Amino acid sequence: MTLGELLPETALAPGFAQIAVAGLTSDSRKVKQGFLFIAIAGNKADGGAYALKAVQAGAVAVAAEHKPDGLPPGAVFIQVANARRTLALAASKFFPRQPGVIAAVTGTSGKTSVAAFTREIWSALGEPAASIGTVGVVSPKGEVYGSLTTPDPVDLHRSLDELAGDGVTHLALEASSHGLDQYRLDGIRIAAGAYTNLSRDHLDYHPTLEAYLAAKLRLFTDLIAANGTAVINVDDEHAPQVVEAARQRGLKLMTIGRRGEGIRIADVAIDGFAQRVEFAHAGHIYNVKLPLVGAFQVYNAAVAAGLAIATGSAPAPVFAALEKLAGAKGRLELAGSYNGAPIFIDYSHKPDALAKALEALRPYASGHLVVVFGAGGDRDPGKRPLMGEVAQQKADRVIVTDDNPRSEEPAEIRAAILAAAPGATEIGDRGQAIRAGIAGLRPGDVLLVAGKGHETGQIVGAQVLPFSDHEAVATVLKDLGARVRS
Ligand SMILES: CC(=O)N[C@H]1[C@@H](OP(=O)(O)OP(=O)(O)OC[C@H]2O[C@@H](n3ccc(=O)[nH]c3=O)[C@H](O)[C@@H]2O)O[C@H](CO)[C@@H](O)[C@@H]1O[C@H](C)C(=O)N[C@@H](C)C(=O)N[C@H](CCC(=O)O)C(=O)O
Ligand SMILES: Nc1ncnc2c1ncn2[C@@H]1O[C@H](COP(=O)(O)OP(=O)(O)OP(=O)(O)O)[C@@H](O)[C@H]1O
Ligand SMILES: N[C@H](CCC[C@H](N)C(=O)O)C(=O)O
Ligand SMILES: [Mg+2]
Repeated sequence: MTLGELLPETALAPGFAQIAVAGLTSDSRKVKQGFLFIAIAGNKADGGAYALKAVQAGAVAVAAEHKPDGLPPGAVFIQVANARRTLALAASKFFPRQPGVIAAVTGTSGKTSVAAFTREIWSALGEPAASIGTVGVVSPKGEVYGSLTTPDPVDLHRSLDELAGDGVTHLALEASSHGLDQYRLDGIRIAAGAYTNLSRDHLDYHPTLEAYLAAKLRLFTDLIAANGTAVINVDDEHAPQVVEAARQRGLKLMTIGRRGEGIRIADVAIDGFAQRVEFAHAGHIYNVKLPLVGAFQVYNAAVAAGLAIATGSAPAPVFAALEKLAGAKGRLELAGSYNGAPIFIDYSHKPDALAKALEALRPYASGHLVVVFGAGGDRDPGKRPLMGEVAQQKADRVIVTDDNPRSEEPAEIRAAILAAAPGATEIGDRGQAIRAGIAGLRPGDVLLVAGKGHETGQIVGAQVLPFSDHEAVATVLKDLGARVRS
């Protein structure tokens, strides 16, 4: 591939267009012979400072918004208006294949669940389907874990190309606010995009909630194909702005929710660890037994059904497929029980999600609703007291423990939560906290282990120690079982 083919929208100096390019990256450490290096002024570092290193490592050209100092004379330099967007668009040229049907979902909560549900619906309808997001790339070939919800554009376009090559025709994608803000998804041919909800999160990155919403709106204003569809949960308080953005763009609109006109959630009744839901769509009523716990999962299921229908699947089999949903790992997942009390693992690591998870479990607690949770280090500290408050208000017994402390002092994170949850017990060691939560369960109680969901490691300092809430629960259950029997 040549520079001209990679950067069709950039005016190139004479002779540059024919330069052969063997690959591209924005990370000097990944440069190989013949690569295009795109220097990005990032959040922590300035890629321009690594331009010389990139050239020394074999880069044949450097693109950036400003010419980096110290670029050797004669080095091929291309000035671009937006380096991040250039990286993504060039990646889409370098890795040209994409699944024919791509749906993306944004929102503070529910992205992973909606992406998983949409993939499951398509699979049930016989389409070779995949999803990409927080839990990695999930495809008929298996699961490959990646550390970001929306991967770096080069990784993302490589994955799309590989999936298409493997015969995957349908892809559901999580669009994180960071990913949207950093143009990671530009160049992807998105047929339908969904909005779930907006609540406080990531205020360490976005300066305000408005800026956070603006990042999410990019999916609708810039990314969904011009003839595409926006699937919007209109019961969310910020939905009017999303609807407005989609309207201005001329997108087809499918509203969902209690007030939805595309898919209306007409009625919901709890049925054990499942829910009986009446959906209304296009003049038909679909009665579905959704095998999931939590009112919010009804919304996620409706959004996923909306994405499938918007991208051409027939409604009746789509609604029928909802009865078989397995859901994403660690999303209000029943992990076991002790003394007749169910134990759920959930990925709620922000105030609204924690509130929703506790509200979802309240109907099952004729006794006490117990929660074990913490908050991640190096993330918005403002959410800590808010999570403490939520737990204090919505649970009967609160155990505050560590999540991923990262570079922070774990005791200080716990203290910030405890300040708003004065009745809580503090147990730093997460395994011990889970043990205490389970050991205290009586019939009628319910335990929620919140914050880490599917994660298999605990980030302490710069180290990732093996840790999984699923394993921790299983170990305690095994130990307690042994003790009960002896
Ligand atoms: C804050 C943030 O989003 N950072 C992401 C961003 O980094 P950045 O572009 O700002 O990079 P930087 O570290 O300032 O470096 C600037 C440039 O210098 C380059 N560099 C740097 C060092 C060097 O030796 N050589 C070199 O070339 C870097 O490759 C980069 O291009 O772009 C990188 C490449 O895509 C990401 O790996 C990185 O994710 C960091 C690790 C991260 O933790 N991100 C989290 C917050 C994140 O993105 N989360 C979202 C949301 C999750 C959710 O919704 O809950 C996600 O999508 O996962
Ligand atoms: N529609 C929803 N409304 C409110 N809370 C939800 C919703 N869906 C999920 N949650 C809560 O948020 C948690 C995370 O859900 P999920 O992983 O599907 O969302 P996400 O948007 O991918 O989150 P993340 O950005 O952390 O990856 C769940 O474990 C649950 O507690
Ligand atoms: N993608 C989210 C995941 C948070 C998970 C939680 N366990 C934590 O560490 O805070 C983030 O990086 O903010
Ligand atoms: Mg996610």
